[in-house]
Amino acid sequence: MASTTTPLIQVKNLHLYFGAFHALKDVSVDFRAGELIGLVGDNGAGKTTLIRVLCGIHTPSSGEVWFDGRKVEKFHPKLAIDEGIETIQQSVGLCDNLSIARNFYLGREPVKRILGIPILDFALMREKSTKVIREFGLRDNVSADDEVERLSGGERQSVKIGRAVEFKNRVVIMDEPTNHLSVREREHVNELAVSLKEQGLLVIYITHDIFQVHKLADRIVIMENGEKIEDASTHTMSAEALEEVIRQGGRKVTKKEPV
Ligand SMILES: Nc1ncnc2c1ncn2[C@@H]1O[C@H](COP(=O)(O)OP(=O)(O)OP(=O)(O)O)[C@@H](O)[C@H]1O
Repeated sequence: MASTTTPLIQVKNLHLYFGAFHALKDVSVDFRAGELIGLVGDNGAGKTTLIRVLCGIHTPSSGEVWFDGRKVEKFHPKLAIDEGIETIQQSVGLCDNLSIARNFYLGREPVKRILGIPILDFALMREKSTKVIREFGLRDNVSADDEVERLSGGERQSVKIGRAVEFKNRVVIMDEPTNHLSVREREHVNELAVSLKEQGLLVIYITHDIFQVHKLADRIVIMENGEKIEDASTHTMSAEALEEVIRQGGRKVTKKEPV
């Protein structure tokens, strides 16, 4: 159940232009801790652009973003790290030729000192990442020393999700997390997404598949042509009704059908 406290992220009247192209048009939306939000829309709808603003990659042309009731004054690529946002994308985020343990600690490797000389603490990396990958459902014959190259798509997603939780992120953005996965792997990744929200994280789940995300999400936000055209609870609007909103591009559909 979503909480009723101050939204973790508030987006207010956001506009973004790429030159003359109006990519985000007056977008306002709240995201709360403990919610799983499906962010849905056709190709080019503006989903990634919105997420990139939240991560500080794009600076909006106008409008505001607030985290925990604090207004963002400066957008910069470290914003995501500062605010505890982890983005999980299918094709990026892991280095194939490094071990699971090294990938787990990429950019934040623990160091120990021997005779005053700093060296990477491989034992700690191995121990902690082994614990997490077991919790996140990796097979027993996969070791933290294995290169990521040998993992399946679902196992890669599990490593990224485990890493997001272990490093105390509070927002996990999953960008098409189940593309190219088998049915069982898809179910596993979706179960992990739900467990993240149950642990109190905000999960923003980007997908084209309204039927899949409707089963998981508390709320669905639909974008089209840079605009937010729907923001509805999955308890009050069925997947079929939401699909119709997408089909109609937000036009004509005014009646909210009960689920
Ligand atoms: N850096 C950029 N410069 C110019 N135009 C851009 C840039 N980034 C995105 N766009 C344009 O903004 C629009 C929205 O793109 P965006 O990637 O946000 O869509 P999306 O909803 O994530 O689509 P998809 O589901 O295909 O990933 C598209 O028309 C895209 O071409």
